Amino acid sequence: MVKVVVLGAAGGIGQPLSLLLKLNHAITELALYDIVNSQGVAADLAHIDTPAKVTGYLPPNNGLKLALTGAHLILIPAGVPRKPGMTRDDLFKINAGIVRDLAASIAQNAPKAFVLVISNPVNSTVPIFAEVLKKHGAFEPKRLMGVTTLDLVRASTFASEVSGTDPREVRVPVIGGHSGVTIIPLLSQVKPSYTFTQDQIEALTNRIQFGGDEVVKAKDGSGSATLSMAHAAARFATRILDASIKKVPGIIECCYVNLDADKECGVKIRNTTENLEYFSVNVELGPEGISKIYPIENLSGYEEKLLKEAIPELRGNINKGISFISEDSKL
Ligand SMILES: NC(=O)C1=CN([C@@H]2O[C@H](COP(=O)(O)OP(=O)(O)OC[C@H]3O[C@@H](n4cnc5c(N)ncnc54)[C@H](O)[C@@H]3O)[C@@H](O)[C@H]2O)C=CC1
Ligand SMILES: O=C([O-])CC(=O)C(=O)O
Repeated sequence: MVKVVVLGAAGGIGQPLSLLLKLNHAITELALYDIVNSQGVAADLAHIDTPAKVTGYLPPNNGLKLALTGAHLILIPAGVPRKPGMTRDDLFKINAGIVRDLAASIAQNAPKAFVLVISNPVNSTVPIFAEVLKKHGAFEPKRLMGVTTLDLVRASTFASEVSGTDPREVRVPVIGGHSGVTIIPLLSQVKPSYTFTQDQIEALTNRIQFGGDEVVKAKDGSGSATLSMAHAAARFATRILDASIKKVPGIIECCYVNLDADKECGVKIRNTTENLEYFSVNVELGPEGISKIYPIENLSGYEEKLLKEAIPELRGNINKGISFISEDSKL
């Protein structure tokens, strides 16, 4: 049995993400939870002729608990998206409380599940998740990941447009966090190898860092990236299932993690990031989640400068998430 749960399943990301998960034959049960319309989405998807049994849950009658019980993997796109003129941090006011409550329920009902956090601001919502799980004695850094896959997907697409390479073959590591200047594409490490000019590097870096804004602006008040995000999250979920269920070795992905997931390498990274506790890095996925964190090395001078610029904002975002829980008298 492989049960996958989507929290926020009726939303702009939740619906196409649930569709893509329904098409994944490794999943035998798909539980869709939302505060509205999850049962309609579930009824619709349940007619698709693939193995996963789909069930929709709403808050009444212990819906969240029932959705979570027995979960192998939980994806969380619950929360409000940006409108033009907003930063991801502007979403904190509403989304922090949403993810706090979902984290508490996960700690109680599915403490061993892999948890993939999509809700923004990811730089803060992952620390919120970790702090709540810690309070319940259910924090395992190897199993908690902030989803930054969309940054990698964008980097492949935009870099391939410049290099003329098939986007499916282009891989650019993207480290740091998931907002503006905290997003650090390592274009000097693009594979297959390609030498961009400095002008191309600067233009590509800016486009990858602010790719989310491009979509928010184009959608003109009706939300942010949903379809490309659903693709990115489904891709990451597939990688987790390949590593944990199919035991495929050597799967490497970038995601936003607590650096204690691999203490030895985590300490080295903390030395280069002025002691940040969370960072998006290349990790190897194994049956238990993150089996290894890869060091940050061979940065170009320009990438070193980007790293320096990212640290203060990322530190502020992390501390904001941690304080939200430490100052919360409800917990
Ligand atoms: N990590 C990333 O790369 C990306 C993250 N996002 C973020 O994902 C989040 C969702 O975006 P969209 O799907 O476009 O928004 P949306 O508003 O279309 O959908 C959000 C869904 O969450 C549900 N929801 C609200 N409170 C809930 C709760 N307590 N429990 C369960 N469900 C709840 C809503 O009913 C709604 O169906 C936003 O915070 C957005 O910023 C968006 C794109 C990329
Ligand atoms: O820009 C946003 O608000 C949504 C997001 O995280 C992205 O598209 O990368």
